[in-house]
Amino acid sequence: MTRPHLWIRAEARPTEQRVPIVPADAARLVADGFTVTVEESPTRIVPLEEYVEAGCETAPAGSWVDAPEGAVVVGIKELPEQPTDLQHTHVFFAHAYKGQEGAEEVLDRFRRGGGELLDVEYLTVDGKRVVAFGFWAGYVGAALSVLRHRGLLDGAVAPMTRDDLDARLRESTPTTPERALVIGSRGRSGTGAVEALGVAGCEVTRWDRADTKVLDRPALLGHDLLVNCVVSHDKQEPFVSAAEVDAPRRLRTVGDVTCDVTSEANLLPFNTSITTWEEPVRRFGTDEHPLEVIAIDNLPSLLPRESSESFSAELTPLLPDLAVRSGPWAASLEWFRKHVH
Ligand SMILES: NC(=O)c1ccc[n+]([C@@H]2O[C@H](COP(=O)([O-])OP(=O)(O)OC[C@H]3O[C@@H](n4cnc5c(N)ncnc54)[C@H](O)[C@@H]3O)[C@@H](O)[C@H]2O)c1
Repeated sequence: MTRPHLWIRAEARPTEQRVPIVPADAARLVADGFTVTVEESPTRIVPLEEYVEAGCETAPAGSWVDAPEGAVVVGIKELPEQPTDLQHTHVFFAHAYKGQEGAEEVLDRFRRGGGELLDVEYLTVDGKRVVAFGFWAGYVGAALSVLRHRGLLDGAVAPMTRDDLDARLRESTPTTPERALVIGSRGRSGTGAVEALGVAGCEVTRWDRADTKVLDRPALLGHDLLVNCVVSHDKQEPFVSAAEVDAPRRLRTVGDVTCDVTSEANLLPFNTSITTWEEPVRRFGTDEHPLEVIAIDNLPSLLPRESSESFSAELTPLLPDLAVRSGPWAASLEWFRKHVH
């Protein structure tokens, strides 16, 4: 069976340490007949030597532009701005199909170069995404919220290991556990949030769709922490209203993993912008009744090793179908064709 040449590129963002295929999976691919080339990278969480030991070839950062015809260039985040014309097949999150800023320019680069985009977000089976970072987004989003609630998060955050994060969560468990609510608890990020809150020793309430049809507002506001992990497309009754932000309530800390901050469907509409690694927390409410929000939109990059391992575990089994663009690859290709012609 034909196996495409996979080319794992260096990420362009200086803060991005994740990698789409980890060495253990690369070794499996090599054993299965793939040629895997891995670019040198100053930021990647995994040293290049581990890929060499796995049987991969290496190449300088950015050399994918000269990769052989037919090579599939695999990455996570956006491509560098050069070259302007893209000739290869690229697998990454391009954020190019929902009218996002810069989307048309990205698609034009493919149009001009004759290349092909197989966007990871659109790899689906029966309409459901098959490769995503949700679990670790929820995990780290909930963990940061607990640390903030416990007065242990001041200032900037940076990539960390799960062991360090878990140690901080365990060491700081109070005698009376905080009451934490996860909404969207059955989803990928909700599952991660519940797990992190468990490690932190919180008393966890889980709500999903059936539990928010009629919103029990006193019950919601009666928690110390809220972690929002829903996927919402339509405008709905907010989880916390503007009036409730300024009123007395037990709820003091919100982790907004969903981060729909500029969307009509924002379920926490009192906050309309993301927070950042440099300034992770924004304060609302009054001095007497503050409500603090963490709404970081690149949470999985804060746990680069765990995120890479789970992403790679989901992506690797799909790669044998890549040569013939079947299964989830066909679904993603359809989106590309719809948008480039
Ligand atoms: N901040 C980040 O870095 C980051 C990273 C990854 C994903 N996300 C975002 O997190 C969100 C969740 O992603 P996911 O992968 O966990 O999605 P998912 O589809 O796995 O889970 C979403 C869950 O929300 C539930 N839900 C939907 N509407 C609800 C409602 N009104 N009330 C209660 N539950 C409801 C669903 O039933 C489902 O269980 C998405 O918006 C995604 O874009 C953010």
